[in-house]
Amino acid sequence: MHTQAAKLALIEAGAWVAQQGWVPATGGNFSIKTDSGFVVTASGFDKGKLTPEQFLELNSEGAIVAGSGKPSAETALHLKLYALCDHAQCILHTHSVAATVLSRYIKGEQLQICGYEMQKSLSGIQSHEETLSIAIFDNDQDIERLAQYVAQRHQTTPIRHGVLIRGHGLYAVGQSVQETRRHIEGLEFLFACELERIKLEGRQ
Ligand SMILES: CSC[C@@H](O)[C@@H](O)C(=O)COP(=O)(O)O
Ligand SMILES: [Zn+2]
Repeated sequence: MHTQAAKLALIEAGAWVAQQGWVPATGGNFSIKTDSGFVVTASGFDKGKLTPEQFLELNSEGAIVAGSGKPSAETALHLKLYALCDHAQCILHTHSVAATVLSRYIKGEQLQICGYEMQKSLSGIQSHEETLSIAIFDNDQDIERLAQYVAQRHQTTPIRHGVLIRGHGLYAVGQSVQETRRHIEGLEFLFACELERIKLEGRQ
């Protein structure tokens, strides 16, 4: 994708996730693969009201080649996810209440979801009877170290649709902006259902 088109697609995605309430304050960050490398959001802005100036352009090694300000504090995690997932073309990171609370409530290394028709909104899932697994990582302010943990786990449990960071949020991955947006929407629906179910049934 061309750099300018990439920025516009991320601005539109940001307005949409903000409307859903999934990037409060300055939370969240977005990136996309371009013809020459990557575009990533600059740090510290309202991701629902991005402008073309609030992005940095990176080359394929992740070095800044254009733009001003600081790249997202979590750029290293975006770059690691692109390196690990051949299919990743767009990564959208959000801070929804459901992703934040559910990732804290589940103590293990993954959230497993089964029994919902909406699972089929995620690429490759054909039935509500398949078990969807989303890896959960403990939050860490050292993003390089967090990225290393993600890489380690990916060796045994490959990342397909995204990962959860405990008490922090979701990193959704897709083959296009549209697919990543669909993955966020499907996953957020499933997270909300699981929270409701746990409240009613009181168990995982
Ligand atoms: C409320 S700020 C949250 C940040 O610490 C971070 O997690 C985040 O998502 C946004 O960081 P940013 O550096 O703007 O990309
Ligand atoms: Zn964040």
